[in-house]
Amino acid sequence: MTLKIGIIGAGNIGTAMATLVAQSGAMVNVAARGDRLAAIQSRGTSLIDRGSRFTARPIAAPTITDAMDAVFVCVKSQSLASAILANAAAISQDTLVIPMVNGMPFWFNAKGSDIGSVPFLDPKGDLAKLLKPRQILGAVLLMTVRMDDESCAISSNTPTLSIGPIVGSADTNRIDALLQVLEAGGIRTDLCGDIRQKVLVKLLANIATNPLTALTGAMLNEVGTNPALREVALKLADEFRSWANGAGYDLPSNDWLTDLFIDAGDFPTSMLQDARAGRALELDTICKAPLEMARRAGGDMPFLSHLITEIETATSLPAAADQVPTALARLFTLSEFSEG
Ligand SMILES: NC(=O)C1=CN([C@@H]2O[C@H](COP(=O)(O)OP(=O)(O)OC[C@H]3O[C@@H](n4cnc5c(N)ncnc54)[C@H](OP(=O)(O)O)[C@@H]3O)[C@@H](O)[C@H]2O)C=CC1
Ligand SMILES: CC(C)(CO)C(=O)C(=O)O
Repeated sequence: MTLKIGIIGAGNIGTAMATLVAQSGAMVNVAARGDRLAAIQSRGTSLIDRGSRFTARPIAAPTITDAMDAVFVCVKSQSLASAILANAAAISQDTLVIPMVNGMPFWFNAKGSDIGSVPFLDPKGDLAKLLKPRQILGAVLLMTVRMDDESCAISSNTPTLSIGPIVGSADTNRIDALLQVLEAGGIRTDLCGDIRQKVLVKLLANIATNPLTALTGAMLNEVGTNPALREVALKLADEFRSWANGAGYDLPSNDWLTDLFIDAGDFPTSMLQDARAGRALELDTICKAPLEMARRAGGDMPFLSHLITEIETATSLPAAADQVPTALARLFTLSEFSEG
């Protein structure tokens, strides 16, 4: 049976996912808007993956109006609820919904049929009303991808996706069928029994790099090689790891992180891409939700807290090159002050 796969949002990740999933022969429907919608309708989508070009001709429209077997939601976290609501017709009770957003997921505290709540996320309860925990799959995508033009994404690493049910009552037959589609599309996918652990490992990398690069304009490899940036990144990682350990998760070491940054090369994180384009930053999911969760557990993340303040009070993002050393120095002074 040909699966119907929806992709909501045709930015970096959505364009790459639509192109790859279509290679499997699945019927792909993309919800896109503006110039991007027009470009996909006229040229289809493409992905240049380390020199090889893949193309696809998905159905593209402002919203998906038929119920899909699975829907990947590839928007920034602040657009997650509005994008899902706009595409509610694509989501039946059985549709698998896979939010591809970075950061702390809104479903992190789901148990049984209760989706739970996470500070700052889904404040109006829209997602809780529309989605049942059994139909949500958590996802962690390791892929460094950016747009070449309105309909073509460029990626510099093998896309590796981890997906997993967030509660015990998920539909395993549907998940197996989806896995086959993803593998056939060339997306190396693993099905995780504990997707929360994977989410937190990715969040470790995001907390350590995304806000810092949005402030300083640094590329991922610079975070690994520049001593001052590396020190801040690893302090951010230490703070987050300490909360995660207390919550029962074992996150990888700083050596692993440093290698990851260096191996990623000359790549602007998704938050730096947003800062450069003057778009809203994913501060709620990547920074504020984890910070508040740490505080509610009786801890704190002073570096992260001061970094959020630096970002929210910066006159421009990324900050001008001559402002960066001052901002970093202030971060250390404030953090040492608040720790001591
Ligand atoms: N880029 C990367 O390498 C990585 C990104 N991620 C994460 O993946 C998620 C997606 O990121 P990315 O693809 O980079 O983001 P982009 O900003 O490139 O793409 C998001 C797209 O969604 C569109 N969109 C938003 N709302 C709607 C809607 N209601 N209907 C249709 N389209 C909509 C946006 O349109 P418009 O421009 O009109 O707002 C935009 O084209 C983020 O959480 C990011 O942090 C994860 C791993 C790596
Ligand atoms: C590439 C990576 C892992 C950086 O932390 C990412 O997820 C992003 O850019 O948001």
